[in-house]
Amino acid sequence: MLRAAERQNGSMLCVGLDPEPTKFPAAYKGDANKIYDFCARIVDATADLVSSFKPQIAYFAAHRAEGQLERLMEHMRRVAPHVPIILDAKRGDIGSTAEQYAKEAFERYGADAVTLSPFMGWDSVAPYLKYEGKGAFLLCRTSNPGGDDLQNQRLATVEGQPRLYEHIAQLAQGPWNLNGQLGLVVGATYPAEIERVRELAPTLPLLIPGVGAQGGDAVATVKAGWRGHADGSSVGAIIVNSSRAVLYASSGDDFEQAARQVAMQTRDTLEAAKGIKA
Ligand SMILES: O=c1ccn([C@@H]2O[C@H](COP(=O)(O)O)[C@@H](O)[C@H]2O)c(=O)[nH]1
Repeated sequence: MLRAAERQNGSMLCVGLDPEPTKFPAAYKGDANKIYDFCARIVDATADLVSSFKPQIAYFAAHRAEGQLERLMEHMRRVAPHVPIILDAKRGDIGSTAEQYAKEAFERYGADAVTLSPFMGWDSVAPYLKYEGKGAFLLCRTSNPGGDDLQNQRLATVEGQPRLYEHIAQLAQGPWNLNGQLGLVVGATYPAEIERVRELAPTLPLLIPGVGAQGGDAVATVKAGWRGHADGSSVGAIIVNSSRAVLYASSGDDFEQAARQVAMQTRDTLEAAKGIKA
């Protein structure tokens, strides 16, 4: 599905849906009941420019807007049936609870993939993989500075002493990836680590947040993570997320056009970077 959307829209861009009512344009400003309307208009304005959408569940749950998220998922299915939806939930819990989280992501919301913290190990990830055709992106080397605190530590107990994020990449590329359902989250703010993860996980899709508001370098991201085929696709896909820079490109009545403009520029920058040699 990801490959098809990438081809159809000529894009590696994921638009992140992080609705924050205080940042909405004047007509919706401060109104949590307008979360669906705002996000649906962003989806309509960008659906032909993206390879995926990524709603972040906290922005809905914080406003008791889970019902609006359900409606938004249905809307995305209707207007962009070819575009995969990654539910950014960053779940991670013991198996029995993980079964409930998996049901929430894939049955309640109908997401195509979900983000997970691998911190609790294999049995916390396995329940998601029982859903055939669905994917899970494991946090590996996240975009925030605090990601260093644990993810960059070396594992003295593992031969060759890889760092924790390298070990996660190896597990996801190898023994944990029973049916090819896993991908990894790696921050655009750390291109050297994207390159390292790509070495360790050559075929996995990488979800890469951090361009736009967090200042990650779009060109460096593509150089580090994209490994091209002649047909323009990557051996392991990259999905480059931008949320706030697109959503809040304008606080005026022109917010949809402004969001479209930024999404188009970002998509074009990413596509052009495929041709730039290191
Ligand atoms: O390492 C990570 C993992 C997830 N995120 C999420 O991506 C978006 C980024 O939003 P921007 O506005 O483009 O900065 C947001 O939903 C995060 O929760 C991340 O940033 N880094």
